Amino acid sequence: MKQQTILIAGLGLIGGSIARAIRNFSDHKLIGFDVDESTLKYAKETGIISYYDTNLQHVAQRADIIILAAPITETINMIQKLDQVEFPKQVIVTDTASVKGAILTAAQQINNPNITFIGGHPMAGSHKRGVEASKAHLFENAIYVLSPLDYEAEEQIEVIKSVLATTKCKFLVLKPEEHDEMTGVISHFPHLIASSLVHQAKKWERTHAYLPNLAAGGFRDITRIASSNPQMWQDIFHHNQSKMSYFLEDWIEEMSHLKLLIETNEKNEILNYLDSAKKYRDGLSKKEQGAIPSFYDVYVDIHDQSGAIAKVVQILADENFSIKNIEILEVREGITGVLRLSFHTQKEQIESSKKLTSLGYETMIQN
Ligand SMILES: NC(=O)c1ccc[n+]([C@@H]2O[C@H](COP(=O)([O-])OP(=O)(O)OC[C@H]3O[C@@H](n4cnc5c(N)ncnc54)[C@H](O)[C@@H]3O)[C@@H](O)[C@H]2O)c1
Ligand SMILES: O=C(O)C(=O)C[C@]1(C(=O)O)C=C[C@@H](O)C=C1
Repeated sequence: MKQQTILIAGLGLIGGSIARAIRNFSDHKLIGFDVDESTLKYAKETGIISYYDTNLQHVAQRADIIILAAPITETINMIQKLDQVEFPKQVIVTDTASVKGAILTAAQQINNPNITFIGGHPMAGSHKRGVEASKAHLFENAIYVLSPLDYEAEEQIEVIKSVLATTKCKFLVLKPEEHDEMTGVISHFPHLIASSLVHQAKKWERTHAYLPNLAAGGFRDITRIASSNPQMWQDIFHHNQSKMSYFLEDWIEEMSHLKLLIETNEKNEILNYLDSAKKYRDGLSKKEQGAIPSFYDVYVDIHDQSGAIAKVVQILADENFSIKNIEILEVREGITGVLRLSFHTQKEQIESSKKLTSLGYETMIQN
């Protein structure tokens, strides 16, 4: 494909990560727009983009492809603004918003004959925000949903795929309705629950002031996403409101069932409930093509001594194991902590665990 001029409008975590991947793995020219000038300056100074403008309509006229990566409400505003632009040529516009129904509804109103709109949503992210948190490899192996406005725009869909393939993502084409239902279940609703669990802990802290000190791995794992950007999540809930309301009703019904099991102390039924959840959860991480990237975790007990973590990492690096993620789950003064090492393949998981065990480390494997 010939060199394209790609405008990233919204150079935060997601826009910045896409820009970094395109910059690292193609010859395309990257230009930027953002309402925050310090973000634009940072992106220019660090070489993520080669040019920027603080006027969307001006800078859009230079582009062949426009990637909108701002909050959902702002993305809708930008679609409306782009509709007014006199483009000197045909442009492809895509977005990254976490909800697709509202975006495609806005795209349907486009009258500008020079715009082909293809909705997009990379299914990976972080609880961090802003260009400084962006990473070229953020979407590696992640599902990247495309929701084209016009399925017959095959040539433009291929162009977008080819540009975004620099992120090393896996594409999945979905209708906005099915996207919003699926991400509602697997991404948006869990966020609501994570926030509500934090609220419950906060409420009970009034009774037990020492309670936060008991928050160990489990609470931290299940509530990590509650530390994400509140504005972004409010925007997501607002635009996926009807689905969220439906899932809440569904959840309340599920909780009533669970309440009954607990109140009647149905041991076998509770065991079955937990067991079938475990089986389904364990199966999710084995599905290579699933929406959840497959990670194979090894838990290593480490002692709280300086250099202990670096030593484990060095042992695995010497054996050429490629660690995809490292997390320190608990390190408290003077006692054993746990290191979670994530690998992309089961082979690496098993072999790295064997290597560490042979050197006297206590390890545990979990998928
Ligand atoms: N964070 C995630 O995990 C994640 C994952 C996938 C998709 N998304 C979606 O991607 C989009 C961006 O999210 P993010 O996490 O990168 O947020 P972010 O806060 O890191 O970045 C958003 C950027 O958009 C800019 N911006 C705000 N209003 C703007 C406007 N009117 N015009 C131009 N720029 C504007 C901000 O200055 C910021 O640089 C959102 O629509 C979000 O739903 C987020
Ligand atoms: O990794 C995280 O912290 C995320 O929450 C990322 C996550 C998700 O997995 O739910 C959140 C919102 C996006 O639209 C896509 C991905």
